[in-house]
Amino acid sequence: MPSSAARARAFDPRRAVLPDPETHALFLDVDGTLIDIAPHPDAVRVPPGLAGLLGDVSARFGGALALVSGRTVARLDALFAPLVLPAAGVHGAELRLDASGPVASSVQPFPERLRQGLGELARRFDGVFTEDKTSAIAVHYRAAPDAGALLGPEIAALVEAFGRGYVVLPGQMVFEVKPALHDKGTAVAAFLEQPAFAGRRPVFVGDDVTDEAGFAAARAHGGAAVSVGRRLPDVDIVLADAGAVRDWLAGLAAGTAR
Ligand SMILES: O=P(O)(O)OC[C@H]1O[C@H](O[C@H]2O[C@H](CO)[C@@H](O)[C@H](O)[C@H]2O)[C@H](O)[C@@H](O)[C@@H]1O
Repeated sequence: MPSSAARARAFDPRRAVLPDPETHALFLDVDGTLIDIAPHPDAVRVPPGLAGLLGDVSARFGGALALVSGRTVARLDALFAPLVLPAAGVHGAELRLDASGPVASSVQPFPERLRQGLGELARRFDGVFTEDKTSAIAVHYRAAPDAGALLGPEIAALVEAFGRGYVVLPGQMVFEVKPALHDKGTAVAAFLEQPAFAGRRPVFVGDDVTDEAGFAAARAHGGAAVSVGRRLPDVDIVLADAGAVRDWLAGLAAGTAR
């Protein structure tokens, strides 16, 4: 736990990229933030040494580091194996609050009627495909960028016709249809009640509209928001790209970024 003197130190957004390991908690988005964007979700490459680096930073922050992603926790584990971290998957629908604990999902399986509708819609466009994450479905159009303008309203209409409990979240060349109840902000709030995270100032790092709920939660808890690649609304600091995030983490692990 942070000392009371350290906790009382005023938070300075200019230092947001240099968080004190004793008083801060880190929440890291994955695609576009820790790893570079690839043409297909299965084509991403985790740079050599990144998993070890995350483990080192986590240890330095007393375990107060979590991955907060739109991917499933199982997929995150596969990407960063053998590292296992506290993690939120599918935009907060899956939660592993403690690295040694189970993955909890309070969400029902995705409604079949909506799944079928999204599948049929995706098949109408060359290069568009669905990614089934059990509790959410992502409709990817990176290989068919022009399809986005048509897909967006059609997906919104399908979700509205379904009528309850689901929302469309636009992301990086993707429309995510997910339960309305959870987002990256609810995930941050849940982590901040855990012993490893409680009393710390959260710093949320992300690159996308889907991270904005995480930014808002971090700021609402007295912390900071860091966007990657572009300035998203209400962030304190912008880092240039995922490479800059990895450099920043290396500084935190080495203890030179204080
Ligand atoms: O919340 P994140 O960790 O940033 O995950 C967001 C989504 O990432 C993946 O899709 C995105 O990255 C792919 C690989 O770079 C890219 O091909 C795709 O266009 C992006 O949308 C993942 O497939 C989704 O499930 C995540 O929700």
